[in-house]
Amino acid sequence: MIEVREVTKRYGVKTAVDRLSFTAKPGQVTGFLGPNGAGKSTTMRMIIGLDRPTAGTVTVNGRRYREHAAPLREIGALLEARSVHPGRSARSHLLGLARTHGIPRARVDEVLELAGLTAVAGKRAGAFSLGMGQRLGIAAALLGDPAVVMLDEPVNGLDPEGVLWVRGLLAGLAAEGRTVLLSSHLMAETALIADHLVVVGRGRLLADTSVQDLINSAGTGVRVGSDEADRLRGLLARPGVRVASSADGELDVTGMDAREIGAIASAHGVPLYQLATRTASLEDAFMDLTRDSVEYGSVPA
Ligand SMILES: Nc1ncnc2c1ncn2[C@@H]1O[C@H](COP(=O)(O)OP(=O)(O)OP(=O)(O)O)[C@@H](O)[C@H]1O
Repeated sequence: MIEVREVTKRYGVKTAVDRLSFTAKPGQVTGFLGPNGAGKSTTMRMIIGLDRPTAGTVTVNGRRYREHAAPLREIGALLEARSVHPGRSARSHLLGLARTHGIPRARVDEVLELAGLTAVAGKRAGAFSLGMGQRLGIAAALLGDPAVVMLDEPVNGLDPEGVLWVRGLLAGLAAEGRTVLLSSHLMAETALIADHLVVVGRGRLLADTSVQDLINSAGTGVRVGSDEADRLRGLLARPGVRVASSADGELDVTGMDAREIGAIASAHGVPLYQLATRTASLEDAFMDLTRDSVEYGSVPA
């Protein structure tokens, strides 16, 4: 279990994490989401003692990271996949880690096998592709057979087979009763992997909820296509109805269902060429939730 309680982290005048509290529980995959600069990496660094909170506490299995005698056996983390000496082989990298924790040699071979790296175990890590580097990082995280696994962008650089492997692996770890915390920018992927979500923006908690509840909160919308879109927009205007336009002749309507829109269009003789109900995706819900927290937004092309 990971418990983050009222944690604040300041770097000079910059508040990277602002009174953040959440719990990643055993037996489930918790997705940790937020726009760039939201404070995810800072929080993850504090969880494994690489950074100290300015205020608040972070514990892993009831203790601060540095209070654990053999931390690799408590929490396995993948934060920076490239934190491997490029001249060392995958096996010697893992053996080095294992030695510091009294982990038997056989376990190194086990995790190499689990990560699909047995055939390249003797190869220099510096010659690894991004995906192989990710696999090595994940193998290292699992080395101590920890009850808590924390992975930052684990599918980054993996091919479709690798993505499937990570998905199955994380589901398996959670099914064994382990705590899994996963950060990602890939919404569709996170919706498939995670059971629970913690969403942050500008260092603050925006949502601590199940994947389904967050998607439901974004509601459904209706995409309407008409050559008289501007006139229709005026006809649909009423309290609680939001009309946005993504392309010429197209309206995205929330707060009114397709049947009602069709009836209004028909009553006023507005021809429609499209009337489709769209179920929100996790991406829609995320954009809704974080709209006001995006620090490094881009200008629409
Ligand atoms: N060592 C540091 N010194 C100063 N500011 C920092 C430091 N580390 C992080 N920050 C700032 O704190 C904020 C949070 O950064 P962090 O890397 O935790 O965000 P993130 O959610 O992981 O972002 P991304 O999705 O881009 O990885 C950012 O504004 C960042 O610039």
